[in-house]
Amino acid sequence: MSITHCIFDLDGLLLDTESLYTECLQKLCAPYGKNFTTETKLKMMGKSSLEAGRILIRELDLPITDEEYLAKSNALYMETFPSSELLPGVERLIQHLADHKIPIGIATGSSFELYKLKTSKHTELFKLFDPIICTEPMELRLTKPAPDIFLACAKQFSNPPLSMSQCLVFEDAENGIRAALAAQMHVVFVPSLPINTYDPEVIKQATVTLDSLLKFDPDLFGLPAFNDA
Ligand SMILES: O=c1[nH]cc([C@@H]2O[C@H](COP(=O)(O)O)[C@@H](O)[C@H]2O)c(=O)[nH]1
Ligand SMILES: [Mg+2]
Repeated sequence: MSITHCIFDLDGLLLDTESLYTECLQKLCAPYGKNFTTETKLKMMGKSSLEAGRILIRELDLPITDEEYLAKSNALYMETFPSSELLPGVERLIQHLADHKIPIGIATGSSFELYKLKTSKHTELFKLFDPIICTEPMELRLTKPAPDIFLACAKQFSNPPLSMSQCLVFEDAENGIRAALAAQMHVVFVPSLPINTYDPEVIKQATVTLDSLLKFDPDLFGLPAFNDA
């Protein structure tokens, strides 16, 4: 397999923000006597804030409007996301790919506003990514599991790949795996939730499954090997 371009998911893949989303949404649901379940979370992962909110309101039958959800969740996110941390192996892999001039992009369900907040402690590292494709303010772009966000990222590299199969996507969500496959790309699955919570039919379609990015072997994909391995 000859990979020339890498596309990274943000939440739960580069940043340890899925645990923060869970904390915030548990807080949002508690006053209504509702439990934020993993089953609902899996459906929300990769979606825009508004789509994710509509899923939560419908699945848990929350007595709030979309606007109230956005206001309440945003207030919790503003407090929580500035402390977002990188996941293990991220710094090493990103720096390695950048050192070898492998184009790296981000394609996320996050809004650009929350992206800036989540990455505020890591601005030097995140300068290495180009393009960075967020879901909002481009409201019209279809979110994962549609392939659009990955296709948009591939097109916007300064040297776009000749074929989508030269792109390797890194994902932690079922919606993300589906989107990468629909874009005809290869996908490294690094779960951010316990593996048995995912639909086995979806995750068996990933090119490889790793329990951490520390286990990623670039050599297997035709990418430059780590010198320190
Ligand atoms: O528990 C949750 N996880 C994830 C999301 C949504 O999924 C996106 C994660 O997208 P990705 O992993 O594609 O960066 C978040 O920005 C958010 O909009 C959410 O609402 N709730
Ligand atoms: Mg993710």
